[in-house]
Formats: sequence, structure tokens, C-alpha cells
Amino acid sequence: MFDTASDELLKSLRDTIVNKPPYISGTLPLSPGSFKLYYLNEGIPSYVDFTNATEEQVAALAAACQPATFGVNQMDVLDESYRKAGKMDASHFATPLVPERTELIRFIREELLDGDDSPRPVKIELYKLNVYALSGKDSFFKAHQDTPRGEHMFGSLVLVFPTQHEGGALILRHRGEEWTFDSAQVVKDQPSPTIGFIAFFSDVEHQVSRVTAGYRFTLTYNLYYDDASPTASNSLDASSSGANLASFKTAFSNLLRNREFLPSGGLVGFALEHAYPVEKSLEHVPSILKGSDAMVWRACTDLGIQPKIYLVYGEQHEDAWRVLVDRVCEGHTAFDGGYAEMLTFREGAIPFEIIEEKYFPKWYRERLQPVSWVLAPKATHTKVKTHYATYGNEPSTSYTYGEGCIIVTVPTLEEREERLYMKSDADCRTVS
Ligand SMILES: O=C(O)CCC(=O)C(=O)O
Ligand SMILES: [Fe+2]
Repeated sequence: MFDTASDELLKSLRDTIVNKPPYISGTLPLSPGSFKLYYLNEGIPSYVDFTNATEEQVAALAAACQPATFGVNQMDVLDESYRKAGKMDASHFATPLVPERTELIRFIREELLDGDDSPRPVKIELYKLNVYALSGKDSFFKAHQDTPRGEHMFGSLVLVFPTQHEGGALILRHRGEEWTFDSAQVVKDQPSPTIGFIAFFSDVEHQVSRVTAGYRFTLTYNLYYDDASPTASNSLDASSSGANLASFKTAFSNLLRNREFLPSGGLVGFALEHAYPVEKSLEHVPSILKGSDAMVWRACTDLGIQPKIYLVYGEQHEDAWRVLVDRVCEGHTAFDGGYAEMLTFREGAIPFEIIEEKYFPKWYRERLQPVSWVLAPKATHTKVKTHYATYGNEPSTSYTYGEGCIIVTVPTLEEREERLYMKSDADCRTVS
């Protein structure tokens, strides 16, 4: 299989992949009782009612918080040039606000997750109380991704209490796009007690801009899928991903019928739009795919061309090749040659890039399986474990983000036509 498809053909498929923003946000009025927060103030039971808190009450709560640290690789670091805020661990306070008992759970399942993932049970785990404007000085949290705390964690939820403050907007970035959630503005002057909320996928980079006046209090939660695998639901709702699935499937089945599309078969690749927590294996990744990644997986499965998750590894220098591996490969083993070469020989990796003839040794040519990329991988280096150093909101222990792709093997034109023939034959028989 040495075929690759023309970009014109691949574009017809690429154009049907729509990516929604990787977050949802808004305001939610709640019963006044939800705005109380109980905590110990130097051993004395205290509470704040955020619907009518006095300056003294919020100042006392802020003072009871500790300086917030953040994670750099494996370590917890206090660096006020990076994160200047206060925090209180969930074990030190109590809140009657349970997101599962509000509309939030529905928003998360129907709007953030959608399509196949909407019916899945979601666990919302209270993580911390954060305060910005500790001691009356401005505070902020620079750009970071939230550290994944398990292979089934898919996102974070932040609730903003309606205290008067200025600044503190959450700025989100993902794949070159940027969005701002100005929580101070949305909770301001609401007629009834209202919370600001934002939920985003874990691989979205975010930062809290400077709080320049007042106190900004937030509750943060970790979001997990609470099941081992996606529910085997066949009914997709009319959500954007449902609609997207239909047009993607039509475009892909048109391509499969097209005589110019990979007549001798070949590999078709989709770089994943999101990053996923990966430790050693990739087995769980299909069950935690998000957004358009989940859509592509589902469509390929429905079309009977089995998708598989791979990681892309490459060399640092430009003219070297890249390879596909179906598991996480760590570190360099002693080998007289490049990393991709070592993976090809020792780990059975598949080299996929057509490189200049002069770099084309026989062993490479024999193993080469070029990929027609509908969505090309952006990074030469797969971001997994030992190769990845980042700022998180907690020191990372065993999990870190991986970047990968979905690869499908498209059968030869002959096989495809045979399948179509058999299918229409079967259809005829059912009808007669
Ligand atoms: O408080 C916020 O708005 C977000 C905090 C945050 O990003 C975190 O705790 O990781
Ligand atoms: Fe965060």
C-alpha cells in the first residue's frame, strides 16, 4: 500500500469536521441557601453567605485561605509571579451547592459533551475554593492546563460566586483560538442570587487575569466520566455533533465509492483535536474521546472501517522521518541511530513519511506506509510523559497529556466495491 489521496479529495472530508468551542459558560440562578459556605476560622465554625456578605466576612474567609501553589512537572511550587491567589482544600470547608442537583449536570452532558457522550454518567468532584485579591493586592493565575487526575477525567468546572469585583476574567486558548469569560460582569447586578459557571475540557489552556478590585471566590471541580466505556447508544440527538456525524459519514462514504480515492487502499489519518491523559497504554483512549475526535471514531466504526489510536513520534531535525506507534514508548534505549529508527526496529513502529530518495534506505522503503492525512499532526514530538514538561494546577504524578491520531485502513477499491455489491445484494433480498 503506497497510495496517498490527493488533498482535493481529502478536503471534501476535512470540511465536514466542525469543532465547537471546547467550553460552555453562563449564569445560573440558584436557591439562596446554595450561596452559604461553612469553614473553620482559627478553629471557630464560621460561614459566609455570598448573597449578602459583608467586607469583613469575605476578608475573614480570604484570610483563612492559604497561598495557592501549582504544579511544575512532579513538584508543587509556590511562585507568586505565576499564580498569586489563595486556596482552601475541599476538606476544610462545606458547601450546600451540589452541581449534580442543579441544571449544571445537564448543561455539561448535553452541551459540553454531546452526541454519543451525552448519556454517559458524569462524576463532579469538588476540588478547591480559590480566592483572588488576597490581602487586597491584585492576584491572578497565568496560563496553564489542569493536571489530569485519572484517565477518565475529561474537564474542569469553575463556579464564580457573585461578590463584587473587577477583573479576573478567564481566558481560554485551544488550537490557536482564544475565548474570554468575564465572570465579574456576568454575576454583576443580577436580580436574584446567581452563580457564574464555566466548564472546559482538560486540555484547554486557561488563565485568570488580574483581579484589581474586590474579592473573586471560585469553587473548582474535576469532571470525570463515571463509566468504563461509552454507552452503546445508537440514537444520536439533534446536537451539532449529531448533525456533523451525518455529513461526515456521507462525505466519507462518497470518498469510499470514488474510484480515484486510494484505489490500492491505504492509511487515512486524523490528528486528534484534543489531548488525553495517557499513562502507559492507549487502550482507554477510544472511551474518552471528545468532540470531533469522538465523531470521527464513531463514523469510521459505523462505516465498517475499524479505527485505531496511534501516537506519532519523530526526530528533532527536520529532514528525519516520523513513525506511528500503537503504544506509549518511553525514553531512549541505547541504539545506534535516531529515535524513530529505534522505534521501527525495536517496537514495530510504522514509518509513514515519504522522504527524499537520498534518505530512503531499503529497510525504510520496505516498511513505509504513507498516510493520507485528513487532519495532519501538528507536533513532531508526541507529548507524552517523559517528553512533556508543563505547568499544571497540581504537580503531576503518573498521568500526563498525550497527543495522538486516529488511523483507519481503507480497503482497496476492489474490496470496497465488493462490499457495496454484497450490501446492495443483501438489501435486495430483504426487500423481495
Ligand atoms: O479560579 C478560577 O477561575 C480558575 C482556577 C484554575 O484554573 C485552577 O484552579 O486550576
Ligand atoms: Fe486551572
